[in-house]
Amino acid sequence: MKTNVTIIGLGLIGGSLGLAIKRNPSIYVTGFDSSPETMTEAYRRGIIDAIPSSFQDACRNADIIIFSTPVNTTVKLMYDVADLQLKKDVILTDTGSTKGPIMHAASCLNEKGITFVGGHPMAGSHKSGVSAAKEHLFENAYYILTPESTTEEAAIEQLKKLLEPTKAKIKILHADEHDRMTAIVSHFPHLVASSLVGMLSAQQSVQPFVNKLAAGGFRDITRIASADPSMWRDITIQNRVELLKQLDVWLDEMGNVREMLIHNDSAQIHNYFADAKTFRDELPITSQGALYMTYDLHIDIPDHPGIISEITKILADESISLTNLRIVETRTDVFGILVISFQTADDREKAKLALSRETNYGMHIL
Ligand SMILES: NC(=O)c1ccc[n+]([C@@H]2O[C@H](COP(=O)([O-])OP(=O)(O)OC[C@H]3O[C@@H](n4cnc5c(N)ncnc54)[C@H](O)[C@@H]3O)[C@@H](O)[C@H]2O)c1
Ligand SMILES: O=C(O)C(=O)C[C@]1(C(=O)O)C=C[C@@H](O)C=C1
Repeated sequence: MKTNVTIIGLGLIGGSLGLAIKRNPSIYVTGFDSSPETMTEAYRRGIIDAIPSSFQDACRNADIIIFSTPVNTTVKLMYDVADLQLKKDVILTDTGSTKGPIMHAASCLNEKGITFVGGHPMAGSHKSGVSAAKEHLFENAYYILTPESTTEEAAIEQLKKLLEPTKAKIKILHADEHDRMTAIVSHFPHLVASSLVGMLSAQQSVQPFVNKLAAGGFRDITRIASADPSMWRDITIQNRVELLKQLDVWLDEMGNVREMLIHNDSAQIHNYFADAKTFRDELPITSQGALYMTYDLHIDIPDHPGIISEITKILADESISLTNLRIVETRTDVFGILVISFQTADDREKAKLALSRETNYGMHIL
């Protein structure tokens, strides 16, 4: 007997979930999206097994329904789904980055005896849409569930079982606690990233060359400013109260930085950076969690034309995908270092093997 799972919203997160849960052959996925092209693409990529004719049709026979729509849409859909004819023991969940307003809207379901358990995988990207969906997106990441105090343990267990193939680490939290913590580690940093980009943009008008100097550091700290503005508008509005608290903490912190600069005490300035480095270096590294870890292979390469295509061809012949490629050092007639990033340690190992078969370049994993 197959478990019928319906995913509403087949973008980055819904698409990635579809790919991951379908690793379990007893899961049958129906996928609905407001964009017909997205549904067709999801079916073509094997993310879903069936395209329903409507939202109602998608939900009717589902054992589990996952809402993976933008958070404001998910709030609205809670009321829409409450009016539908659903299976008796259906379990509803979502993937929204905020939990309070969605849990609040879902109380209309609980009143009708329908189980809703909030959910949020703490992994993602600044990219969106079905084309960005990846089967291993959630591996090793925390996946938060926010049940009501009255939720039956069996429903939580059923969701945990469904999510097992994602290889995420399930953590139960209260919705308020979730929103407080995600404001700190996710939502406020997005505001800071966008504000830094805004500062650069404003200052460029008086110093036109300045954006050309925006190198690795600026790009690293502002990567998330390239995320979907509508998604972040909704998250910001839904978690506004916690964001205002974080803003006060930030303004205090910037006040301290200002004092530090006025005092110009070299030991104090050193300690400011040293304390931050110690704390950051000790943050847990997971493949997609608080720190995004890539699997880098450093290759000593001779500096001659065609070298990059030679290496990428070897990887392509073995069907090994890479996520990034950069040269960190290159001077005429001297060996340069090519750094290739992979999604998994396994891919990196396969690449190392293939390259050592075909070339005599030195390779290092740092
Ligand atoms: N992007 C991230 O990094 C990330 C990480 C974790 C959780 N989330 C959360 O997951 C949810 C989905 O985010 P995403 O990044 O996959 O967004 P996305 O834009 O990639 O996908 C959203 C999908 O929902 C569809 N959609 C919109 N309105 C709909 C409706 N009324 N009915 C059916 N489909 C509809 C869109 O067409 C789109 O395909 C959001 O709630 C977001 O907060 C995002
Ligand atoms: O990696 C990114 O680009 C993300 O922004 C992912 C990120 C995050 O802030 O870490 C964004 C929103 C989510 O709800 C969870 C994860």
